[in-house]
Amino acid sequence: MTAIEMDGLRKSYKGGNAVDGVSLKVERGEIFGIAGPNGAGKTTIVECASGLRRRDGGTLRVLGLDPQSDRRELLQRIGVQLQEAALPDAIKVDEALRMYASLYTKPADWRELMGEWGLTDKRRASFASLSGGWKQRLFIALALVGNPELVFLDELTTGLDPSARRTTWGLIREMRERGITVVLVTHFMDEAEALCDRIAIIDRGRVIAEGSPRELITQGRSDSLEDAYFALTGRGTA
Ligand SMILES: Nc1ncnc2c1ncn2[C@@H]1O[C@H](COP(=O)(O)OP(=O)(O)OP(=O)(O)O)[C@@H](O)[C@H]1O
Repeated sequence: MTAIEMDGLRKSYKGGNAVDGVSLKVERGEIFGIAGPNGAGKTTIVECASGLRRRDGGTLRVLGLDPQSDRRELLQRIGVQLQEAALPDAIKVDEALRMYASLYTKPADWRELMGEWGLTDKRRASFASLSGGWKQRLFIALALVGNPELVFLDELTTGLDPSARRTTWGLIREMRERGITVVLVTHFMDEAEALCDRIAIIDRGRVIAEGSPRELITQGRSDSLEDAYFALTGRGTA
């Protein structure tokens, strides 16, 4: 079954085309990676697919819905963790989860979720007092509080230390085990290689390569996904 079907997606801002005819298919239950250089259009693609931004052209079905015309229904069925997601400094972990849960018609039990993601001991901690790793755990729990079928994670592990990154990888795999489809925007090729079933590499608003990590390594005639990324994008070589 297909979670996302995107055909010829286009979006431009005043500065020009951010997304220039992107076609992608994400299957249900997979971890699908979106990689590419800064400014390639990755976040814009996620924003259009999650109903947070209006597209200029192309067709888009997410869980069988149009993110524009069926936005309300879609937002009940997806979870979104965006880049630089922030909460008020003073909000407590349990307050944030309760507040997010109240936005959904069929939320998960937020207390249970807090336990599952190891946040119970931190329940009375303010957002500002949490380290980066704990903030990320909270963002994941918040993205899951609506019982989503599909989650969008945008640069979730940026700024984390190596051990917090590995912990977060485990949490992302756990989502897949629970049957949740994951769309993961990442700059880290080791992360994409370790986690993703399939990856699209975006450059200048277009898909320049797509496939499993193994297929991309073959396409890039490389030994690792990172080398394949440099070969396919033509970047990173001084
Ligand atoms: N709200 C906006 N207004 C104008 N231009 C924008 C806006 N958001 C993004 N852009 C531009 O659109 C292009 C794509 O940006 P986008 O954030 O989607 O890229 P990205 O691949 O997510 O980048 P990064 O890896 O740096 O996060 C960039 O040139 C960016 O400057």
